[in-house]
Amino acid sequence: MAARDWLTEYQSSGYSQPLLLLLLPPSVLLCAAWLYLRYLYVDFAPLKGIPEIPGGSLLYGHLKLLGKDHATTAQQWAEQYGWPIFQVRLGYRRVVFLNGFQVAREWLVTHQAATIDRPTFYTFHGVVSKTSAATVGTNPWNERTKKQRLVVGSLTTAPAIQRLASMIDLETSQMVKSIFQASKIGSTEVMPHLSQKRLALNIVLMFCYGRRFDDIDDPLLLGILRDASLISTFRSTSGNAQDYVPYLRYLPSFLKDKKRMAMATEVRTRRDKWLASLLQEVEDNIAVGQATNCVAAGLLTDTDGGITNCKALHVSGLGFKMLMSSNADDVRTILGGLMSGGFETVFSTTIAGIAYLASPDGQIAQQRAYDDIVQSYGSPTEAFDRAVHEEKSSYMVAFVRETLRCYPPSHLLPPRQMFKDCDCGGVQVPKGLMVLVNCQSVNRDPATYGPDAHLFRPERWLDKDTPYNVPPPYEFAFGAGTRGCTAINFSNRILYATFVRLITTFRIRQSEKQPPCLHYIDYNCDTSVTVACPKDFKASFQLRDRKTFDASLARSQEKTISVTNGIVK
Ligand code: HEM
Repeated sequence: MAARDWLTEYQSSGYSQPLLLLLLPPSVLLCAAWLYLRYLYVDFAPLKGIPEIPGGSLLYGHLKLLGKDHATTAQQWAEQYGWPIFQVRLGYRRVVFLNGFQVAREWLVTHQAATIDRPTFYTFHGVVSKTSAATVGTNPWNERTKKQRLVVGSLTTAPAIQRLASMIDLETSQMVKSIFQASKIGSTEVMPHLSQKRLALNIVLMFCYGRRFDDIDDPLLLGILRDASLISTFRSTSGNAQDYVPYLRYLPSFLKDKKRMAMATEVRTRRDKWLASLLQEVEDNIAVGQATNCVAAGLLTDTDGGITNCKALHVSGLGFKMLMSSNADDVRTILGGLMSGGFETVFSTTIAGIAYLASPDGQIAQQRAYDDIVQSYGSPTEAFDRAVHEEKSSYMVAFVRETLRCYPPSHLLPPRQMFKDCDCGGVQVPKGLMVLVNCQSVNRDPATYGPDAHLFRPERWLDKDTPYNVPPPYEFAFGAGTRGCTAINFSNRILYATFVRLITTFRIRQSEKQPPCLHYIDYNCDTSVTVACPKDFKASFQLRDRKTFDASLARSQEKTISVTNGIVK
């Protein structure tokens, strides 16, 4: 029966009024919902002057279109439309995506005072970090964040990291030694991941709590590593739809991802426990007069030990008194943030660098690096020793930068939020708007790096006659501007020393059966987490020269004899 016939028959039957009355409330509700989603739901109206990616839905915006790997989809959109900057909607939040080097530099460096804030999120701030510290790159711009930046910044200035050299010395020589032992004097292929994880975690632990793990299988070490990876998933933009679509939080419990919310609470409880026990250890040490030279001791004591000796803090004019006004929350936030910010990023970069070195192309890089290192320091033993103090090999400096450019730990940088209204390149950008920097695409921008932007080529940083003279920050792995990473010098030194010591000690070759993946997206075993975790691979680590190795280790051991398990005597 045709619809019109049915309607006529229905009207003549006298039932039309009750039906209309029945349909009216849902229609009004639907209309109201549509009007709400269309005009009131989103935090900001579309920004004039920045193109918007088409196809977003009313409720989810572009969240579903971005899929599991936001950095890669955004990079594809930028290329497809030719837009280095565009806007999208993640549920109720309007977001500006920066995908090109120049535009990222303009927003993060030129307008650094305006882009200094960070958004807070329901899952991460409301559940995972409710009772303890948030992690690095997640705090809004406030007094606590300023303190955290002050502490880390003053402890990791170029002169201050000289004080940390013995720590880097100890951990990088232990790392080389553990690879040598695992490779059974070069006869067995090794998966270098665990040795790099321990290196990164121990350095950050020593820095924060004056504590290290000797045993690579220590249950606390493995627990911290596991929790940190899990926490990383709760910070990601792609795995937490309830952050952007608030209604998902109020779904009846049988529709909610109950397992994941339970996981968030569990990991929070576990993390609170190990953060508290690490801090307790420092307090106990202080109580028996064994204050360690670490951030925690500095925050907890006002004696002459620890951070009070840090001249940079006094020079800064804020002095120790200001730090002592830190309450327990500040101490936890500072330390919890540092722990996660430091170790995942360092681990991700060293593994990506080793993967490249082990590859067939990496053989040429290893030879160039070795020659330049020996020429710069005079001998491999001297290089092994001095690498923790001074970065003399320009090839290795270039290698570290190129590794960070091609394999940045955070493919999508921790989100920013506008701290105040700003005119960014002629566009009026309001306070409170969320901004995402797509480091994966910024760092491969051919307009900045040239047509070979996709190639791993450390030489690009040494070439004086290139038409592509890249200005600071050179690449965006550390972010940029006032809210960029506070530990750039420190991190660069760790990476430099790690690679110099590996190259002067071993010839590294990939396994035939389990070679590394070098593809800039596929090398990452989970693109939905915030910090890339390079996939497993194996390599052989052939000792270059036994005598040099023994002499280098002996020298390092002698110098780090005072750096025992936690107590820097
Ligand atoms: C390869 C090593 C590292 C990389 C690639 C890295 C990267 C980053 C990035 C991308 C940010 C956010 C920057 C932005 O929004 O512009 C950041 C912030 C930060 N990082 Fe690092 N980081 C590294 C190592 C470390 C280490 C070793 C520490 C300390 C032990 C550290 C402490 C911090 C702190 C305190 C912040 C400031 C966060 C804020 O103000 O919100 N980072 N880092």
